[in-house]
Amino acid sequence: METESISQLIDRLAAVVPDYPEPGVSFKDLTPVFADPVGFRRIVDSIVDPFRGTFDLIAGLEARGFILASAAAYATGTGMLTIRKKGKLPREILAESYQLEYGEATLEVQRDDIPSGTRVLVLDDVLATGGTLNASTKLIERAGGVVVGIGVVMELEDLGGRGRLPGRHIHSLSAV
Ligand SMILES: O=P(O)(O)OC[C@H]1O[C@H](OP(=O)(O)OP(=O)(O)O)[C@H](O)[C@@H]1O
Ligand SMILES: Nc1ncnc2[nH]cnc12
Repeated sequence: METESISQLIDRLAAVVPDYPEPGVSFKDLTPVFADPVGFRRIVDSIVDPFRGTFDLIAGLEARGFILASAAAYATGTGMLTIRKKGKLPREILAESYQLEYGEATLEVQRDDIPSGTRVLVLDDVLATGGTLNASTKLIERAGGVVVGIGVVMELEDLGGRGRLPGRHIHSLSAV
């Protein structure tokens, strides 16, 4: 039997939920991919593959990016940085607000969590409008880090997120 490609695996396992969380949004739910033992290992390994040896720290974006970043950091022997939604971090923070496909949000990072010059790989589950990743890369750079790349499980091409991240090395495991 031919081996299933990573994009075929994601396509087979991901759930698509129409009109969630609001009418007109086609929500891509990757929880079945995370829940599958083969699927989870394959996405974590594949998402870091092009970046191996180039990063010191892996950033995960709250909330679903945490799942990927923590597993990838453990697997590659690096540390993990949490980029959090507003109001969750106790020490000195930097903040960026942005628009989402459904609403708006603010992300924060603790300045001291990124020593100057740290090479950071940023992971999240979905690249949609690019607002979340654009805010996150700005935060990392404002804190003194160097963004070496971005990995996502799924890219929603029609929403044009890549266009909001010019010059970034973006590795997406599947595109719809
Ligand atoms: O490219 P964008 O348009 O910015 O959208 C992508 C973001 O949206 C989702 O997170 P959400 O803000 O819904 O938060 P959650 O992970 O806490 O559910 C997803 O997990 C990405 O982080
Ligand atoms: N359509 C979508 N599905 C899953 N996550 C998202 N984040 C932003 N838009 C999304």
